[in-house]
Amino acid sequence: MASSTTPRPVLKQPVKLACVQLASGPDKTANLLHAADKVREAAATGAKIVVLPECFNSPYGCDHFPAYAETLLPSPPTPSQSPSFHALSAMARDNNIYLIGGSIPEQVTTEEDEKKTYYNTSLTFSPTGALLATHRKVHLFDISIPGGITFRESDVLSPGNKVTLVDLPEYGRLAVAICYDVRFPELATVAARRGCFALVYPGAFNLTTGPLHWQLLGRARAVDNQLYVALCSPARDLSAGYHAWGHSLVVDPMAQVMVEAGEGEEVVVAELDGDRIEQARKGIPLRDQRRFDVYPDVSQGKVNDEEP
Ligand SMILES: NC(=O)CC(=O)C(=O)O
Repeated sequence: MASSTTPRPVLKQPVKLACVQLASGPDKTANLLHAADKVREAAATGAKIVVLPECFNSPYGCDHFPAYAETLLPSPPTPSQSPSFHALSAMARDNNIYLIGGSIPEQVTTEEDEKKTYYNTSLTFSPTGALLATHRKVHLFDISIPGGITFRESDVLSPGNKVTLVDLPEYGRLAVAICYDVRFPELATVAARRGCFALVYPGAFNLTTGPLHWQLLGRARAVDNQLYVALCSPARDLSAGYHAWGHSLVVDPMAQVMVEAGEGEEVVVAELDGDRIEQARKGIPLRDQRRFDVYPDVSQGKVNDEEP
């Protein structure tokens, strides 16, 4: 059955994308300054889309979310409500890049009863420093692997409720989601069907799931959807409470790993080219072969994409 929902070409011109595998510590101000240095380094490679990792300005862990949380609404927040918002906006503007600003813990306080709700939130900025999109992690990281890792984000965080599609006028559309979201193929596929050329996931896998699933999931989402996938991790820090896997990577539409970092701090850069998407889709024409008569509900491609 022919699919008619995807505008082509999905990537209007080649673009370099950089993942900044950042080393962060407990000092937020130092983390923001360091992120600015590394974003400048990434932009100096010619990258026009730069990605930071999940929880790039704080340690990652349920105990840390409330202490590091910032207020983002109403938007724009003041610098004291959200120093990270303003630092990210300046990094995007100063380097003339699209910046997918990893994620930060966000706090929303209700006026009536002062109740606090926390989210794991990614902000994307344009080259002018304007906020383009906000993604709150939709699927919270709640797992328990005996002898491995137990983590329960839902003890502290609330989930977001939308698919985040970002239009970059010169290039096309990409989707932003966070870490555990990569395990859910539905979100990726609906984003692809809405015309994305790339799926970008700031993430922080760990030493149990990282070696098993990080690259596998990046390649799986790429081959499912025949587009680019970028996964951006913090650098590994064995003195921190959470040991990130690292291995930030970019995968092409045929599921080949184009670049992959090691464990330490590193910037990896790949050039994304629309022809590679078209060739993958021409050679293996999944999009024209889908059988929405057999599984019709996915074909609707309906999502909640309203900004908070
Ligand atoms: N940190 C995450 O959200 C996810 C993760 O580490 C995993 O899925 O494994």
